[in-house]
Amino acid sequence: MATLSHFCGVKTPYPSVLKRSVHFPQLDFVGTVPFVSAPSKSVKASCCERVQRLVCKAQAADVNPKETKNESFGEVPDELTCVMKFGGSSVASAERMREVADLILSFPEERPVIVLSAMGKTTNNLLLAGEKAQSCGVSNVSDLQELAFIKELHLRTIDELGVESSTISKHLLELEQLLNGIALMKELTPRAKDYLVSFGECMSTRIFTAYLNKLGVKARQYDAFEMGIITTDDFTNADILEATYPAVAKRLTGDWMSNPAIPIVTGFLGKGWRTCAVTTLGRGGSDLTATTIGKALGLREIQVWKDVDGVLTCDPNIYPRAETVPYLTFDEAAELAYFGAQVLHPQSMRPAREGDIPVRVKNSYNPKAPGTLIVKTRDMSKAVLTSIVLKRNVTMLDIASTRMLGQFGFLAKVFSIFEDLGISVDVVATSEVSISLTLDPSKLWSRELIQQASELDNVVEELEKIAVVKLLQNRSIISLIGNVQRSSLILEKAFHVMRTNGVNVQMISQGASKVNISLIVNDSEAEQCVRALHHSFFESNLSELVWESRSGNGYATTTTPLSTLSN
Ligand SMILES: Nc1ncnc2c1ncn2[C@@H]1O[C@H](COP(=O)(O)OP(=O)(O)O)[C@@H](O)[C@H]1O
Ligand SMILES: N[C@@H](CC(=O)OP(=O)(O)O)C(=O)O
Repeated sequence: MATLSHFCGVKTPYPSVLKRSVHFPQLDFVGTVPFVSAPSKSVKASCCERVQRLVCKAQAADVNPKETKNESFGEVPDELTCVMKFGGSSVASAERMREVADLILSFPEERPVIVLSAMGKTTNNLLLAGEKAQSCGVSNVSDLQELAFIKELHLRTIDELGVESSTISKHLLELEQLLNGIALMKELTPRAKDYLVSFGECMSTRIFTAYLNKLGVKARQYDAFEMGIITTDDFTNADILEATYPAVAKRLTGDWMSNPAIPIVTGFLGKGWRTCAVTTLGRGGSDLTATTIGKALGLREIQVWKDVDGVLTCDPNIYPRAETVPYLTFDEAAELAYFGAQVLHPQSMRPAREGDIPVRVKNSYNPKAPGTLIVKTRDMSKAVLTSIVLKRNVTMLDIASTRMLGQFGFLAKVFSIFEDLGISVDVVATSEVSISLTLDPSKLWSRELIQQASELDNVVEELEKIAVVKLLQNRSIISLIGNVQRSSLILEKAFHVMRTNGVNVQMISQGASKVNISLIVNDSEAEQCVRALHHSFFESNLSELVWESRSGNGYATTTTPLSTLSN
């Protein structure tokens, strides 16, 4: 068996500790690294962080992502069949937790891995509490309304479910201490933010596990950051690293083999590979946790249970007449999520696509509804438009070359400026000497406002060395997700809607993915456009239109003016 120093390529500073094989409970997931059983308190305290860091590296080095899981970790037990992820709205109260438990138990043939988000709006409240603590002063932390709300919600849920309050008492105490620390330091770093919000998922999973156990259903709680979900150290928006898959498979399989119990895993959280600190996967990240576990175990299906009947033809908050989309491909779902549909986390389709594991989006409030099934391929012969997605508050740049560079160098130079400044570009339209593009708002939003403004200034300043630059803010991207083989039809219809309603499209882009056409309009017009487009594409008989246009007869469209469509 290799030692830490083999993995890390360094001589460990704690040889005596390692010889005694220390066991740190919080590092339980590291299976092949030898640890000690009973270190003295002082040794444990002094070396814990350092060893943690080494172990995290060792963990990543220990597993070879190229090896298949069966070669490395033995067979995944047949009994584990699927992942079921329940979002915040599905576990918002004791009543909802009871319904979710009933739902899980109504599939006796399934032995699922359960992934849970924080209860209801807990994540938002934790973030607000952190922001207020930063400015409120230590003596006022216990008066924070958000802290009181979180405590009350969790203690009431515990009480109503009839489980021990000790299940989360340590977490509630530590949460208050943490907020005190933030108030004392007057600082809330992204790292502290991630640690702060982790309390939401840590508590919901503990309560739910205790409840299942009380019902006599054997369940085991897991904190994702201790079971092998290893990420980059990009706090608040971390990426899953490859080493995660074999580590998670090994841990869940091993535990199941030795003592079968339904795993209840915290969504949204991970462990930074360098810092060993708790990270989060970006808002809505529990979807990504679910697909990651699905891929790691090679399960039959990944289910994400929400408060809507599946992926809809548009955001129901914009237009309540949105309908369920029965089937999607991974590509369509990824594009839809990336371009702003809140229903799925932007990165969540990647593991599912890589593992070719179907994803089913279901409604925990209406389990009988068939939901949306997301698979590798589907019959596109009748498909035109699948869904309309809106991304608001986008920054657009029009960049025209001053011809100081040859035309070859221009595009390369523009993109190297973005690369150097670490800014992601979303939608692009180019000619030889000019380029229009939008900047990924989620990447900008994750930074402080002041930092955003100065970053934009930096971009413009750099670009102005080679081009005339126009910075246009408050724009929206409307993405038309569908069968781009029918792009002429989609564009004809979309532009007809826009023209009839007097909306000027400022940029258009059809990406290489072949499932998405993006139109840029003003923020102020965007929601109305989505409603009018929805009406035109989904509420008139488009299949007839396709047929007629293919037979060369043309067609008559009826376009409803924006003003008559309200939400
Ligand atoms: N195209 C869409 N299809 C379905 N839901 C959407 C869409 N766009 C936005 N949403 C919103 O996403 C919500 C579900 O996502 P989310 O709140 O993250 O669920 P959960 O917290 O249960 O995982 C819905 O309540 C709906 O308001
Ligand atoms: N609780 C986290 C993670 C998450 O995935 O939540 P939800 O499943 O409720 O979108 C959030 O609010 O972002």
